[in-house]
Amino acid sequence: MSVPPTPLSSFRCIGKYCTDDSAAVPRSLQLNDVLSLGQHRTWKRICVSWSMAKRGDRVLDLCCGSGDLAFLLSQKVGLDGEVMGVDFSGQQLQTAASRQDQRWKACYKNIKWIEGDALDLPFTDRYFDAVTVGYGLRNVVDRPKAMREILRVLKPGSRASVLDFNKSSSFFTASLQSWAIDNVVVPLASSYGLTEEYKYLKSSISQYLTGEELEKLAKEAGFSSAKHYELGGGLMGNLVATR
Ligand SMILES: C/C(=C\Cc1cc(O)c2ccccc2c1O)CCC[C@H](C)CCC[C@H](C)CCCC(C)C
Ligand SMILES: C[S@@+](CC[C@H](N)C(=O)[O-])C[C@H]1O[C@@H](n2cnc3c(N)ncnc32)[C@H](O)[C@@H]1O
Repeated sequence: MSVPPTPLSSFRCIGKYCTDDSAAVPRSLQLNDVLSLGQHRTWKRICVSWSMAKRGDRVLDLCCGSGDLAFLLSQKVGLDGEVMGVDFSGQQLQTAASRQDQRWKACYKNIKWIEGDALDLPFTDRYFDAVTVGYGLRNVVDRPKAMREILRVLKPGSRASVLDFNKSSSFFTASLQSWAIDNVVVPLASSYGLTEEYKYLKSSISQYLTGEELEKLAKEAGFSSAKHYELGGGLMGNLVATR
């Protein structure tokens, strides 16, 4: 079953989002800039680059949230290509649509925002040339099912690129990450009014999968190859899986 994507109507951002002359900037994005010293933008660029998305491709950004990766994919595939940003939160998609309007670039016309569940993707088999997931898989309740869905909608030979916090096997890195979340991330998030959003990070990372486990997950879902790479000194990780 294929769903004809309907773009969400735009809205003026208020509440958790602030505006400047050209853009609606979610507070979480501003906070991520501060916390990561801007590095999260680099990690997202790497994730998109490793998806091997290219001009003219039809690509999926799953768990797109406010659309950071979708905007990067849009520039990669150009006006001949197509980007679908999928999330199950209508509120996140409205923010993404608002950013699309306010940070207007010609190529952004190629992005559609679609409300949908990673566990039951509204696309036919072998529909996409590439899939990205940024900070989404960790939060999905049934990861094996999500990986099988990603595999199903990818064309043979195409790639999924999955960026998230790294559940490090190194005691030093895991301790630094845990310390930083308690002493830097959560206190700073509180000052942005985002305590709840970030408080769960530590437990969600500990319930996530190590790089090795992610590779196993992808292979068990049916991917022909899967490799996990550490980024940001081991604090982040990116899984690249080829159908
Ligand atoms: C872009 C980043 C995270 C995405 C992200 C993940 C989530 O789970 C969220 C949940 C709710 C709302 C928003 C998000 C969200 O945007 C990563 C950038 C920020 C990181 C928190 C950076 C933290 C890195 C280290 C743990 C801290 C290192 C500091 C140390 C002193 C070197
Ligand atoms: C932390 S945000 C990441 C947003 C964006 N990818 C980024 O990197 O900034 C995670 C997103 O995953 C979405 N999400 C979680 N589980 C999902 C599911 N089963 N299906 C679709 N979206 C989901 C949430 O609504 C949220 O917007």
